[in-house]
Amino acid sequence: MAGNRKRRKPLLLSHTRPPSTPKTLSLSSQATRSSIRRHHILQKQLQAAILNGNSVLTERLRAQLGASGGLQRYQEASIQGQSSERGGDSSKVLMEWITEHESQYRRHHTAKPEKLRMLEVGALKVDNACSRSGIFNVTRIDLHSQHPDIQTQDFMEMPVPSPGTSAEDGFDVVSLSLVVNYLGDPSSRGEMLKRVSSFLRSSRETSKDEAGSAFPALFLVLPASCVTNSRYLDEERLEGIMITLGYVQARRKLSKKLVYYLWRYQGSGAGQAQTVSYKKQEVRAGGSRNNFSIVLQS
Ligand SMILES: C[S@@+](CC[C@H](N)C(=O)[O-])C[C@H]1O[C@@H](n2cnc3c(N)ncnc32)[C@H](O)[C@@H]1O
Repeated sequence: MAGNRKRRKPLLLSHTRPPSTPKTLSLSSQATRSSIRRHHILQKQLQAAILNGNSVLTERLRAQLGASGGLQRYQEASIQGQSSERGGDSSKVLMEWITEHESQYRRHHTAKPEKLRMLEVGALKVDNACSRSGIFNVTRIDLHSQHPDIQTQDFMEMPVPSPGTSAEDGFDVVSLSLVVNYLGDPSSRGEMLKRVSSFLRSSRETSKDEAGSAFPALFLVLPASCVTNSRYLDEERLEGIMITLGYVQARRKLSKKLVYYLWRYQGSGAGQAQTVSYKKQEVRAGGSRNNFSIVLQS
């Protein structure tokens, strides 16, 4: 009977990964989740303290982050979140989408399509589905590399590809999987999204019938609750932000825990990034919402 049905609790940001089979894992899924949650909270408080110029609190929070294992421990917890027992390599979804393009290409061409260039920001492993596929040449970066094939590099400080430099060609795809929500400050999230297009190959260079016709694009993965249960962000608003930045939504998938998007970049003239800004503004009321937001400054 409808009256006896239990009400589902809205998703919280901390519950970002699919269910686990914890027997074979060193950290239980609950320990993994609380470790990730604690890191996110401290990180958010730290960014606020830095922005407010509170040096005493900044130092205290840095010490707390260090004592709880810092980025290293957080990454270990995230890798466990990615393990197949936990249902997780998000790049599998991108592979499903690309495979459809590949098979379309093969129907019309005998030659093998050229490899696509991917920039994976926030790379924890070198053997995810995209890396194993052979379709991509992957450049992997992270704030803290755990592997020789991952460069220690802050994306916000990475040199932008430009004509006449060794990194002349942009990338066909930039992957930001669970990276934007890692940032504690809404404006930094907007800045990160804004920066992506500078790394994308110009769409003029990719002809329509190539396997890469969905590109250049941003593969964006967020915890689902960032758009389904946030007080300040829903999918309509996110789409508005992305259109402003010059993208159109090419693919989307919503799972219980994550939301995946492929945003095709149409060029800087397509949006109105120079004129439109998105402030922190309530889009849903209610006590059980989270406060995730993305702020875009013009
Ligand atoms: C939750 S992990 C995500 C890992 C993986 N991409 C996934 O989908 O599971 C977030 C990672 O993003 C990295 N990260 C955050 N900001 C970054 C930046 N500005 N440049 C490079 N890496 C960054 C962090 O160091 C962290 O390892």
